[in-house]
Amino acid sequence: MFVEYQKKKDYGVIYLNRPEKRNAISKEMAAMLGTVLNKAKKEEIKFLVLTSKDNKVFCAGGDLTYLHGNLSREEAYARLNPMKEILYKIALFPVPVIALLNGNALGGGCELATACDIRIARNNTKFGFIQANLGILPGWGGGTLLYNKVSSSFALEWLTEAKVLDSQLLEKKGWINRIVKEHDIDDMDVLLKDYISKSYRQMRLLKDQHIKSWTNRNLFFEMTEEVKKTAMLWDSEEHKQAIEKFLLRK
Ligand SMILES: CCCC(=O)SCCNC(=O)CCNC(=O)[C@H](O)C(C)(C)COP(=O)(O)OP(=O)(O)OC[C@H]1O[C@@H](n2cnc3c(N)ncnc32)[C@H](O)[C@@H]1OP(=O)(O)O
Repeated sequence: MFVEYQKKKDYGVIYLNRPEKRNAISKEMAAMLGTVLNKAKKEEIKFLVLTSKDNKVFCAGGDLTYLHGNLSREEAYARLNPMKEILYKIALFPVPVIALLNGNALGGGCELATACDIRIARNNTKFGFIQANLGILPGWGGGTLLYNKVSSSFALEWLTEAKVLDSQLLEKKGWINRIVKEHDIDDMDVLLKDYISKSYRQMRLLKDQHIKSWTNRNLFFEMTEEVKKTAMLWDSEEHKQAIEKFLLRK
């Protein structure tokens, strides 16, 4: 299974489990994410963790063999939009969602992490909103979400420069909440003890307050606009060339 869900005593964990493709999100994985999120939502969990099953890569973004460069704008929209729905579900999940970033993330992988409420990263990890280097923009709604998570000027800088940044810098910028040592990341009960010690009701109320704090009031609409704008860039020459370069690199 490319996506697994485990219910622990107090919390749920979603594992991305496609290490051979660096957890690149395929059509099937997007559907599986939807299924496990619906399942987790029905359970009395204090929080939800999203992480990678292995400790190498958190997520390499959209699967470029599915999101390839020869799609029309309409096809690109249809293939991008399901992940926007997933990111929106995560953002509005009734209790906090914690991204346990036990590996690097690129492109849509950073969008997925941004949809979560809290990001805890393993030491020496790197993250890149690199979409602008591929001739597109974030296309799952993660660019819109980024503006709710960090300063507006840093969001614009990161999205425009499209650099891969290290976790230390991203902690200073507020995108990463906490950095943990490599050997500490696996023990979730210890790592997340300050969340486990609170009640289910407290966690629901805290998440509700968090959602109300967002400056972006029209989230669903603006995330959808982002998908449309990225779909419009899909057939650009810059994008076609960037995808071809990756797919033919070996
Ligand atoms: C709106 C969504 C926008 C997006 O997300 S666009 C996608 C942005 N992501 C990227 O451009 C990342 C592309 N991947 C990479 O740069 C590298 O694979 C990465 C993550 C640094 C890992 O490097 P390495 O550890 O050296 O592994 P590798 O390159 O040999 O890859 C191992 C296998 O995984 C595959 N893979 C990695 N990222 C993928 C992706 N995004 N889509 C589809 N397949 C992907 C890669 O093709 C390779 O497969 P295979 O072994 O050749 O069959």
